[in-house]
Amino acid sequence: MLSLGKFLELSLTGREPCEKIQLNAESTRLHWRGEGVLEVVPPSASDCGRDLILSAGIHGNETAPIELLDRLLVRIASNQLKVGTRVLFVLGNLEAMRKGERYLAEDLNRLFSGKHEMAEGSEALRADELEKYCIAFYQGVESNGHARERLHFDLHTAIRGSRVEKFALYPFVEGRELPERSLARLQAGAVNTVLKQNRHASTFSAFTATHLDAESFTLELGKARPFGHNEGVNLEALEAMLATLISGGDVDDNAYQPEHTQLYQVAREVIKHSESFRLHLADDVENFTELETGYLLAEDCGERFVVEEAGARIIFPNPRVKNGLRAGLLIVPA
Ligand SMILES: O=C(O)CCC(=O)N[C@@H](CCC(=O)O)C(=O)O
Ligand SMILES: [Zn+2]
Repeated sequence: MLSLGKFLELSLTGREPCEKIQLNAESTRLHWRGEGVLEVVPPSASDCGRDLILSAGIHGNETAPIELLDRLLVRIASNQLKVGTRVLFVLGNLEAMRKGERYLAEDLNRLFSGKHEMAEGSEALRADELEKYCIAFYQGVESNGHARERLHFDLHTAIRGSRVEKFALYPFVEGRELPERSLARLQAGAVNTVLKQNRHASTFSAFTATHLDAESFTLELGKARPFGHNEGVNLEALEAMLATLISGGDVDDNAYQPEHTQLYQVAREVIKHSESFRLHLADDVENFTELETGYLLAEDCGERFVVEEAGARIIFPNPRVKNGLRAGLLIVPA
């Protein structure tokens, strides 16, 4: 296997490869662009016209997706996976990953789309750097008159357990519809629940969707656990779907089966405004738990957040976020 196949090990130990560009036996080029960023380029005759960003570890303690990307890259570096797509592998918050923390100073996934300019510390620098790597990646290829397809899957795991183990979040972009092909790809990856966001956000997937016109998703893939403890979540179908995209293949036309996907939309965001914020949910309440109308979900500075929407469910409840940030999402079936 090429030594760049040890991308995760190199990144976690903070080592630079001696050779930054390596070719595998199929003439696929692996190019170390910087710490935690590796570009894979097929020979031009095999290039299907797709540019795919695969990111993980934007939160350092979310290891199952990091292990998934590592497996894909090892397959590429050892010629077990044929490449027909340009791919940018991104490991997000390396310092937090080394410490097994979600983040150090600031949540990296709240610093994109320029928000890093108003923040300090390693995460602010990393958000700026990752934006530039993504811009360079999408611009770094001749289109030869044909529009190239831009995809981004940003892989995460959640803090809490969930009644729906795997789900996708579709960033809000004005006027954008969710294509059936994307839903079919998610179905092929055993991701059958999709939440459509309803406002602009400063997440990584929202940045590539809004500013780089990519078809982007955040994927939630079970619960956050340390490296080597992810056997409880089965990502085989997702790995197979990503391998198909990397090889230049795709799902069949008309593969989407609407009856097998549940769509949600955001009803309201719960924002923590102050230290007096109180969330009235036990720590073991799982994502997608349904809340009764009339339920007092949160209180802050004398304001009461009461559930009014029938069939509402809660995801990402977290009273420990910094003031001004999202402390939960109330969602309803779309
Ligand atoms: O479990 C939680 O509370 C958070 C899990 C997580 O990291 N989720 C992402 C979702 C990003 C998005 O809204 O697209 C995040 O909060 O950054
Ligand atoms: Zn995350």
